[in-house]
Amino acid sequence: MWRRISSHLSPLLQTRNSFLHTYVNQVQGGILKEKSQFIAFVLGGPGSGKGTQCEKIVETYGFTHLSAGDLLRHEISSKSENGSMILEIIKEGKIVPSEVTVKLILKSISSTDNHKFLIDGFPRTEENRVAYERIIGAEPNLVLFFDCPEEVMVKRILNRKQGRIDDNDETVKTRLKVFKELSLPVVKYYSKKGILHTINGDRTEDEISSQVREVLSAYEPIFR
Ligand SMILES: Nc1ncnc2c1ncn2[C@@H]1O[C@H](COP(=O)(O)OP(=O)(O)O)[C@@H](O)[C@H]1O
Ligand SMILES: O=c1ccn([C@@H]2O[C@H](COP(=O)(O)OP(=O)(O)O)[C@@H](O)[C@H]2O)c(=O)[nH]1
Ligand SMILES: [Mg+2]
Repeated sequence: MWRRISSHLSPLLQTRNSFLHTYVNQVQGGILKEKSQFIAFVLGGPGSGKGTQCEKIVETYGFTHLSAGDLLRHEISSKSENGSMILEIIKEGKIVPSEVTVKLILKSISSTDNHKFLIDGFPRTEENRVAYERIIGAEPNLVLFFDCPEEVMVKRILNRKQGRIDDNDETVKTRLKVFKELSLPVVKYYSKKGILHTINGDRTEDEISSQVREVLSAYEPIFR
Protein backbone atom coordinates (compact mmCIF):
# COMPACT_ATOMS: atom_id res chain seq x y z
CA MET A 1 0.00 0.00 0.00
CA TRP A 2 2.80 2.38 0.91
CA ARG A 3 4.47 1.88 -2.43
CA ARG A 4 1.26 2.77 -4.24
CA ILE A 5 0.61 5.90 -2.17
CA SER A 6 4.15 7.15 -2.18
CA SER A 7 4.42 7.07 -5.94
CA HIS A 8 1.95 9.96 -5.95
CA LEU A 9 3.41 11.89 -3.07
CA SER A 10 6.39 14.09 -2.32
CA PRO A 11 9.99 12.90 -2.04
CA LEU A 12 9.63 13.25 1.74
CA LEU A 13 6.92 10.63 1.70
CA GLN A 14 9.01 8.42 -0.51
CA THR A 15 11.85 8.58 2.01
CA ARG A 16 9.37 7.71 4.68
CA ASN A 17 8.20 4.74 2.69
CA SER A 18 11.70 3.37 2.67
CA PHE A 19 11.87 3.14 6.43
CA LEU A 20 8.28 2.24 7.17
CA HIS A 21 9.20 -1.17 5.97
CA THR A 22 12.66 -2.22 6.87
CA TYR A 23 14.01 -4.80 4.53
CA VAL A 24 15.86 -7.32 6.56
CA ASN A 25 18.44 -9.28 4.70
CA GLN A 26 17.37 -12.45 6.32
CA VAL A 27 17.10 -15.22 3.83
CA GLN A 28 14.87 -17.97 5.10
CA GLY A 29 14.22 -20.84 2.76
CA GLY A 30 15.44 -18.65 -0.08
CA ILE A 31 12.82 -15.96 0.55
CA LEU A 32 13.85 -12.41 1.41
CA LYS A 33 11.71 -11.51 4.40
CA GLU A 34 10.38 -8.05 5.06
CA LYS A 35 9.76 -7.07 8.67
CA SER A 36 7.09 -4.47 9.33
CA GLN A 37 8.00 -1.57 11.50
CA PHE A 38 6.88 -1.85 15.12
CA ILE A 39 6.58 1.35 17.13
CA ALA A 40 5.89 1.67 20.84
CA PHE A 41 5.40 5.09 22.40
CA VAL A 42 6.57 5.36 25.99
CA LEU A 43 4.70 8.05 27.90
CA GLY A 44 4.56 9.28 31.48
CA GLY A 45 5.24 12.40 33.48
CA PRO A 46 8.73 13.76 34.04
CA GLY A 47 10.58 11.36 36.34
CA SER A 48 8.05 8.56 35.94
CA GLY A 49 10.84 6.17 34.84
CA LYS A 50 10.47 6.14 31.04
CA GLY A 51 14.17 6.23 30.24
CA THR A 52 15.08 3.67 32.90
CA GLN A 53 12.52 1.16 31.65
CA CYS A 54 13.37 1.78 27.99
CA GLU A 55 16.94 0.69 28.70
CA LYS A 56 15.67 -2.57 30.20
CA ILE A 57 13.37 -3.17 27.22
CA VAL A 58 16.31 -2.67 24.86
CA GLU A 59 18.30 -5.31 26.78
CA THR A 60 15.45 -7.82 26.82
CA TYR A 61 13.79 -7.33 23.45
CA GLY A 62 16.35 -5.56 21.23
CA PHE A 63 14.33 -2.43 20.49
CA THR A 64 16.05 0.76 19.38
CA HIS A 65 15.44 3.42 22.01
CA LEU A 66 14.73 6.93 20.74
CA SER A 67 14.35 9.45 23.54
CA ALA A 68 12.82 12.63 22.13
CA GLY A 69 14.43 14.60 24.97
CA ASP A 70 17.87 13.12 24.18
CA LEU A 71 17.48 13.92 20.48
CA LEU A 72 16.60 17.52 21.34
CA ARG A 73 19.48 17.80 23.83
CA HIS A 74 21.82 16.50 21.13
CA GLU A 75 20.69 19.35 18.88
CA ILE A 76 21.68 21.77 21.64
CA SER A 77 25.09 20.22 22.29
CA SER A 78 25.92 19.91 18.60
CA LYS A 79 25.03 23.58 18.12
CA SER A 80 22.62 22.88 15.30
CA GLU A 81 20.62 25.72 13.78
CA ASN A 82 17.67 25.10 16.13
CA GLY A 83 19.90 24.49 19.16
CA SER A 84 19.44 27.82 20.93
CA MET A 85 15.66 27.83 20.39
CA ILE A 86 15.42 24.27 21.78
CA LEU A 87 17.57 25.21 24.79
CA GLU A 88 15.28 28.13 25.71
CA ILE A 89 12.16 25.95 25.47
CA ILE A 90 13.61 23.08 27.50
CA LYS A 91 14.88 25.52 30.14
CA GLU A 92 11.32 26.74 30.57
CA GLY A 93 9.82 23.25 30.55
CA LYS A 94 7.71 23.98 27.49
CA ILE A 95 7.28 21.99 24.28
CA VAL A 96 9.48 22.29 21.20
CA PRO A 97 7.58 22.81 17.90
CA SER A 98 6.32 19.48 16.59
CA GLU A 99 7.99 19.67 13.19
CA VAL A 100 11.43 19.95 14.83
CA THR A 101 10.92 16.89 17.05
CA VAL A 102 9.19 14.77 14.42
CA LYS A 103 12.00 15.47 11.95
CA LEU A 104 14.61 14.27 14.47
CA ILE A 105 12.62 11.12 15.21
CA LEU A 106 12.19 10.33 11.51
CA LYS A 107 15.88 10.89 10.87
CA SER A 108 16.79 8.46 13.64
CA ILE A 109 14.33 5.83 12.48
CA SER A 110 15.61 6.01 8.93
CA SER A 111 19.23 5.74 9.99
CA THR A 112 18.88 2.33 11.61
CA ASP A 113 18.27 -1.13 10.23
CA ASN A 114 16.20 -2.20 13.21
CA HIS A 115 12.46 -2.50 12.70
CA LYS A 116 11.31 -2.05 16.31
CA PHE A 117 11.47 1.26 18.11
CA LEU A 118 10.67 2.73 21.50
CA ILE A 119 9.82 6.39 21.16
CA ASP A 120 10.32 7.76 24.66
CA GLY A 121 8.72 11.02 25.82
CA PHE A 122 6.83 11.74 22.62
CA PRO A 123 4.12 12.71 21.69
CA ARG A 124 3.75 15.22 24.52
CA THR A 125 0.82 17.14 23.07
CA GLU A 126 -2.14 16.45 20.83
CA GLU A 127 -0.42 18.65 18.27
CA ASN A 128 2.72 16.44 18.49
CA ARG A 129 0.58 13.38 17.98
CA VAL A 130 -1.23 14.75 14.95
CA ALA A 131 2.03 15.98 13.39
CA TYR A 132 3.60 12.55 13.83
CA GLU A 133 0.63 10.75 12.33
CA ARG A 134 0.51 13.17 9.41
CA ILE A 135 4.16 12.69 8.57
CA ILE A 136 4.56 9.00 9.44
CA GLY A 137 1.09 8.10 8.22
CA ALA A 138 0.54 5.51 10.95
CA GLU A 139 -0.31 5.10 14.59
CA PRO A 140 1.98 3.35 17.07
CA ASN A 141 1.42 -0.38 17.66
CA LEU A 142 1.17 0.18 21.39
CA VAL A 143 1.60 2.84 24.03
CA LEU A 144 3.11 2.27 27.47
CA PHE A 145 2.08 4.78 30.11
CA PHE A 146 3.97 5.00 33.40
CA ASP A 147 1.48 6.27 35.93
CA CYS A 148 3.21 7.82 38.92
CA PRO A 149 2.18 10.19 41.72
CA GLU A 150 3.43 13.73 41.31
CA GLU A 151 5.38 13.83 44.57
CA VAL A 152 7.28 10.67 43.59
CA MET A 153 8.16 12.13 40.18
CA VAL A 154 9.37 15.39 41.73
CA LYS A 155 11.55 13.57 44.25
CA ARG A 156 13.12 11.44 41.51
CA ILE A 157 13.78 14.42 39.24
CA LEU A 158 15.42 16.45 41.97
CA ASN A 159 17.60 13.44 42.81
CA ARG A 160 18.51 12.78 39.17
CA LYS A 161 22.10 13.94 39.00
CA GLN A 162 22.55 14.25 35.26
CA GLY A 163 23.23 17.98 35.23
CA ARG A 164 20.05 18.68 33.28
CA ILE A 165 19.13 22.32 32.96
CA ASP A 166 15.43 21.53 33.50
CA ASP A 167 15.79 19.38 36.64
CA ASN A 168 15.15 22.19 39.13
CA ASP A 169 12.21 23.23 41.34
CA GLU A 170 10.94 25.97 39.08
CA THR A 171 11.09 24.16 35.73
CA VAL A 172 9.65 21.00 37.28
CA LYS A 173 6.50 22.94 38.22
CA THR A 174 6.00 23.97 34.59
CA ARG A 175 6.80 20.48 33.33
CA LEU A 176 4.16 18.96 35.60
CA LYS A 177 1.61 21.56 34.51
CA VAL A 178 2.43 20.89 30.84
CA PHE A 179 2.16 17.16 31.48
CA LYS A 180 -1.29 17.45 33.07
CA GLU A 181 -2.71 19.97 30.63
CA LEU A 182 -1.12 18.91 27.33
CA SER A 183 0.24 15.37 27.66
CA LEU A 184 -2.56 13.63 29.56
CA PRO A 185 -5.04 14.27 26.70
CA VAL A 186 -2.69 12.25 24.46
CA VAL A 187 -2.74 9.40 26.99
CA LYS A 188 -6.54 9.59 27.03
CA TYR A 189 -6.63 9.47 23.23
CA TYR A 190 -4.65 6.21 23.12
CA SER A 191 -6.73 4.78 25.93
CA LYS A 192 -9.86 5.33 23.84
CA LYS A 193 -8.09 3.72 20.88
CA GLY A 194 -7.52 0.62 23.01
CA ILE A 195 -3.73 0.53 22.60
CA LEU A 196 -2.73 2.07 25.95
CA HIS A 197 -1.10 -0.08 28.62
CA THR A 198 -0.93 1.63 31.98
CA ILE A 199 1.91 0.56 34.26
CA ASN A 200 2.15 1.45 37.93
CA GLY A 201 5.29 3.60 37.99
CA ASP A 202 5.40 3.87 41.77
CA ARG A 203 7.20 0.58 42.28
CA THR A 204 10.80 -0.60 42.30
CA GLU A 205 12.56 -0.70 38.93
CA ASP A 206 12.38 -4.51 38.89
CA GLU A 207 8.67 -4.60 39.75
CA ILE A 208 7.93 -2.12 36.98
CA SER A 209 10.09 -4.06 34.60
CA SER A 210 8.12 -7.24 35.18
CA GLN A 211 4.83 -5.37 34.52
CA VAL A 212 6.37 -4.14 31.26
CA ARG A 213 7.49 -7.63 30.26
CA GLU A 214 3.99 -8.92 30.84
CA VAL A 215 2.65 -6.39 28.34
CA LEU A 216 5.41 -6.78 25.77
CA SER A 217 5.47 -10.55 25.77
CA ALA A 218 1.92 -10.53 24.39
CA TYR A 219 3.18 -8.50 21.41
CA GLU A 220 6.31 -10.58 20.87
CA PRO A 221 4.89 -12.65 18.00
CA ILE A 222 4.28 -9.36 16.15
CA PHE A 223 7.56 -7.53 16.69
CA ARG A 224 9.94 -10.48 16.84
N1 LIG B 1 11.23 2.64 39.93
C1 LIG B 1 12.09 3.59 40.33
N2 LIG B 1 12.25 3.81 41.65
C2 LIG B 1 13.11 4.79 42.06
N3 LIG B 1 13.84 5.58 41.24
C3 LIG B 1 13.70 5.40 39.93
C4 LIG B 1 12.81 4.40 39.39
N4 LIG B 1 12.87 4.44 38.05
C5 LIG B 1 13.74 5.43 37.74
N5 LIG B 1 14.25 6.00 38.85
C6 LIG B 1 15.19 7.12 38.94
O1 LIG B 1 14.39 8.30 38.82
C7 LIG B 1 15.01 9.25 37.95
C8 LIG B 1 14.08 9.50 36.76
O2 LIG B 1 14.01 8.32 35.98
P1 LIG B 1 14.00 8.38 34.37
O3 LIG B 1 14.03 7.00 33.89
O4 LIG B 1 15.07 9.30 33.90
O5 LIG B 1 12.54 9.02 34.15
P2 LIG B 1 11.91 9.81 32.94
O6 LIG B 1 12.66 9.42 31.70
O7 LIG B 1 10.49 9.39 32.90
O8 LIG B 1 12.06 11.26 33.28
C9 LIG B 1 16.35 8.68 37.57
O9 LIG B 1 17.35 9.21 38.42
C10 LIG B 1 16.19 7.15 37.79
O10 LIG B 1 17.39 6.54 38.15
O1 LIG C 1 8.67 15.48 22.35
C1 LIG C 1 9.30 16.22 23.14
C2 LIG C 1 10.14 15.68 24.13
C3 LIG C 1 10.78 16.55 24.98
N1 LIG C 1 10.62 17.88 24.86
C4 LIG C 1 11.34 18.83 25.74
O2 LIG C 1 12.43 18.18 26.37
C5 LIG C 1 12.28 18.21 27.78
C6 LIG C 1 12.89 16.97 28.40
O3 LIG C 1 12.24 15.81 27.87
P1 LIG C 1 12.61 14.37 28.41
O4 LIG C 1 11.70 13.39 27.77
O5 LIG C 1 14.06 14.15 28.28
O6 LIG C 1 12.25 14.53 29.94
P2 LIG C 1 11.79 13.42 30.97
O7 LIG C 1 10.30 13.28 30.88
O8 LIG C 1 12.50 12.17 30.61
O9 LIG C 1 12.22 13.94 32.31
C7 LIG C 1 10.78 18.39 27.99
O10 LIG C 1 10.45 18.95 29.26
C8 LIG C 1 10.44 19.35 26.86
O11 LIG C 1 10.85 20.66 27.16
C9 LIG C 1 9.79 18.41 23.88
O12 LIG C 1 9.63 19.63 23.77
N2 LIG C 1 9.15 17.55 23.05
MG1 LIG D 1 13.62 10.57 30.20
